[in-house]
Amino acid sequence: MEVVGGLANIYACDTKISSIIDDELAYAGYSIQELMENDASFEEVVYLLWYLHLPNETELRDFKRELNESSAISDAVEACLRIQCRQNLHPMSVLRTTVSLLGVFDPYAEENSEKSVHVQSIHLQAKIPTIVAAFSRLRKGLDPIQPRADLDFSANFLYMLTGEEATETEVKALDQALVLHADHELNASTFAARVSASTLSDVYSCITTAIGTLKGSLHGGANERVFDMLEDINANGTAAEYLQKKLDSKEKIMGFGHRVYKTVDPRQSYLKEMSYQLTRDSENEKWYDISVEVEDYIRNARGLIPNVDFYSATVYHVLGIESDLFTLIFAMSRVSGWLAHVKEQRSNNNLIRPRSRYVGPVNQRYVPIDKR
Ligand SMILES: CC(=O)SCCNC(=O)CCNC(=O)[C@H](O)C(C)(C)COP(=O)(O)OP(=O)(O)OC[C@H]1O[C@@H](n2cnc3c(N)ncnc32)[C@H](O)[C@@H]1OP(=O)(O)O
Ligand SMILES: O=C([O-])CC(=O)C(=O)O
Repeated sequence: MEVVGGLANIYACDTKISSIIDDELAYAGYSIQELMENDASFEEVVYLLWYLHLPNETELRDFKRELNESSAISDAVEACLRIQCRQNLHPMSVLRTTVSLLGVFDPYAEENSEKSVHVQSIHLQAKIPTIVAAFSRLRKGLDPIQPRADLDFSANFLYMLTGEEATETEVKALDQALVLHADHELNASTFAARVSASTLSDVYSCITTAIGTLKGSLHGGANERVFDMLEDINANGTAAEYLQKKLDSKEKIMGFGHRVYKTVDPRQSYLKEMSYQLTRDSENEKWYDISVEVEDYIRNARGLIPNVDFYSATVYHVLGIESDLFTLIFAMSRVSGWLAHVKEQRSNNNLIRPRSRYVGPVNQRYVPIDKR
């Protein structure tokens, strides 16, 4: 019986959704380089992940309309967000709870059919940005803003967040960040979603499970902590001193290292370039400059590479997003991948139930409680 710690390099399922081969990430066979260089939109990428081909014009228009028509949230969901705002809860916990609540109100969640999986998927993909934007406003004492039918996914999100139409540059930056985060084969949250899907649970349950898994600091939760680190360095001295202290005390440096990539995370160079441009354009250079100092120091000291969570932190900051919402932006994109994997798991299902090797004591004798 061999146990592989962290299931590292264990292949647990076949997939047609995304691949990492020789440090190149591809969605349904299209490398992210190909998608980025051709300005693929986030909605096109979601369609690609769900249907495994790029949409034609009619398919894309219908898909966008379908998402748009489902993007509003009910009064009950808004009321629940208002209650959660008063409690100073972590926004990822709020998202997890609110997505779970959406499932309670969606009759399709209790229907076990292909159509119901599709409808639940559309609802989740469409409503998560509305929830994130509404939460961000409600906790500042502002009213939520309704989604607009004439705006695409990223433009709509930024509009609902601020109440103003974002610039073309801002919309493109967010859209590209969402494209880069959309899927990543069997990462921890996707695996969690597939385990849940393999029991034939409803789609909301799968996505609630995935959100809870993404929240952790070793996974999506790292991006929020990256910005905390940049702020600490900015406030308290040099990157070298700060980082060496962390390394000496065996703390993990957030935004560095990866289970699969050991020499380069292919998403990172796009995010680094976006971070450079956006910080220059908005006179926020210091965040990019500190990031580069951190990258150089950690690469030299430990040979660790920045992962997708590192430069995305600065990109989101410059887009005016608060750092405790960064992981929610990740979720807003990755839900597209989770939903594709839920559909794929159900299409050729086999209950995921591995074994554990028992290493505790055996043949124990029961001792009555008054004798213990
Ligand atoms: C979207 C994403 O989920 S991307 C990942 C986001 N997470 C983070 O940024 C958190 C920081 N990073 C980490 O904790 C890790 O790199 C992980 C969890 C992402 C990957 O972990 P593993 O695959 O187990 O790492 P790996 O086996 O390559 O680690 C090798 C060594 O480098 C160390 N190491 C890895 N990452 C880091 C880090 N960020 N800071 C300091 N040391 C690190 C490990 O502790 C290990 O040291 P050891 O040999 O002395 O025990
Ligand atoms: O694949 C992983 O382990 C983590 C990651 O980069 C992602 O989920 O995007």
